[in-house]
Amino acid sequence: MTRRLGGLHVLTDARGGRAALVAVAAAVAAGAPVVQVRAKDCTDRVLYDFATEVLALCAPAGVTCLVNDRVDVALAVGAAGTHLGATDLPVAAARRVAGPGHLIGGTARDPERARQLVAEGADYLGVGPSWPTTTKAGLPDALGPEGIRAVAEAVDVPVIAIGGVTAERVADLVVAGAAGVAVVGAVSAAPDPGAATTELLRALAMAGARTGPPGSGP
Ligand SMILES: Cc1ncc(COP(=O)(O)OP(=O)(O)O)c(N)n1
Ligand SMILES: Cc1nc(C(=O)O)sc1CCOP(=O)(O)O
Ligand SMILES: [Mg+2]
Repeated sequence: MTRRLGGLHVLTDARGGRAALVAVAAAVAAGAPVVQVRAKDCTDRVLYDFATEVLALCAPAGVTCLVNDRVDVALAVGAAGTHLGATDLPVAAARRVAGPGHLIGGTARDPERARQLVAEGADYLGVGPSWPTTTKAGLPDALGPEGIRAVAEAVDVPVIAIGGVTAERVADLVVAGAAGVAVVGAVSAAPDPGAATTELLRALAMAGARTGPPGSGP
């Protein structure tokens, strides 16, 4: 199966549960190519069950399903990949556990870290915060499109811009070299997650983002 990495990454509401699944279902129906299971402060069993349900929504639609933080849970449910940040398992260690076929993303905030993560085996990078966000506390100052550009120019894997992303801000990120954007609030907290997904996908298409598999051209 083709596993898409560019385009729109929809991250689940960190509280998980039924409302988060309803938003994922709407995003998948609207054509989101990638969904990341991001649930915090829950037991392993709750995360496993939630990830299983998200994957069940993604798989029939050919949507790439990634799991945040936990390569063990990603492998246990059969997800396509795992996203890892600075406090998670190192990318190289996750690669040893998961093998070459598993997609691994890493969080980078500057070109040096980005190159390091790619050398460790990252398939894509999440780069942010692009703009201030209230979704996650404790983040450094926003990078802005120029910060995204600095990382995108330093590596040859897809750069996915995250943090404060809205449909209106997509074009600036794509022009800066982002292959896609990742959102929590813009879809998972939207009154109509399906319509919000459609709007983000339209903005990406208008901006000319590469939304196919790696190496598939513009
Ligand atoms: C696409 C993407 N980019 C960055 C992140 C942030 O990951 P991390 O630094 O591990 O922070 P948490 O998401 O775990 O709070 C991401 N999840 N996805
Ligand atoms: C989970 C996360 N990581 C970030 C980073 O910069 O590493 S920003 C972020 C939150 C993104 O949420 P929203 O789309 O609602 O702004
Ligand atoms: Mg993490």
